[in-house]
Amino acid sequence: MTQTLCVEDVHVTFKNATIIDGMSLTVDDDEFVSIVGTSGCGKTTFLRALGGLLPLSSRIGRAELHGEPLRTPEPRVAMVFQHFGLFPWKTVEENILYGVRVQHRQEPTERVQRLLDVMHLDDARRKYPRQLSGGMKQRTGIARALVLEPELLLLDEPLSAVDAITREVMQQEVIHLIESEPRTALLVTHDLDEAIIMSDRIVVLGGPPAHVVLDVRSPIDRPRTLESVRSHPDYLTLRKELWSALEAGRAAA
Ligand SMILES: Nc1ncnc2c1ncn2[C@@H]1O[C@H](COP(=O)(O)OP(=O)(O)OP(=O)(O)O)[C@@H](O)[C@H]1O
Repeated sequence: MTQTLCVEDVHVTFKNATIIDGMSLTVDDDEFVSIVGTSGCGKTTFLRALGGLLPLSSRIGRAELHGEPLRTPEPRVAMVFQHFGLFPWKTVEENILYGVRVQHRQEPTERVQRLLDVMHLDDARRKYPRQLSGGMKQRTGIARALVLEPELLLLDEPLSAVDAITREVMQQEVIHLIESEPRTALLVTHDLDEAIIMSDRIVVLGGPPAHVVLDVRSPIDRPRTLESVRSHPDYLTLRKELWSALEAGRAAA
């Protein structure tokens, strides 16, 4: 395996507060890694630093994607936000195509249609965000991120604003998408079960300042479904291990 992402000794400081104090992480090609940690430990800040969404003055360290430095928002990296981040004046289809049009790329008609189909958005393609449920908005956000075939997909609690049933359905949809077109992804979530279901590897952060308490490879292989994960003999052991690490991280903060 080659390393897609290599982060070394990243520090983030806002005014006088150190939020990340020397964090390192590597992610392999096509690996799906979840980051969990208690509220406020610095998970989103870490993701935003990788997405180039923090001022350069607030961060130092080395972050490389396929050997090239990651500094500013760039097309190689796509991010999905908790609160969707859609343009309210654009339709579903126009939101999905936003990055393609900004970059003056040829519109990938077949790919857009496939994403509309897989994310059950075809009937909503001409609707505006105000006409959509939370789940549909986030399906649009995920399709918009994937349409550009990014080298790295950053997901910041993408399913936390949708109801519990939609959340489980969408976990399966994202798993299906990622398994059908392998992609390197980092997911920030509060939800241990979501992390277990979706990930090849799970990183538990403590803090702030954010630091890695546990970095564990899942014993549960792909393809993962809600059923297969919950009935797996190692599921409860893994969950307990993650929970203990969360508590250790909180105690150390
Ligand atoms: N732009 C900013 N300026 C100042 N402080 C900030 C800024 N962004 C984040 N912080 C602080 O950094 C700390 C970590 O925030 P962050 O959102 O990364 O945590 P988190 O682990 O993602 O939390 P949650 O799970 O609740 O979303 C918090 O104390 C937050 O107030």
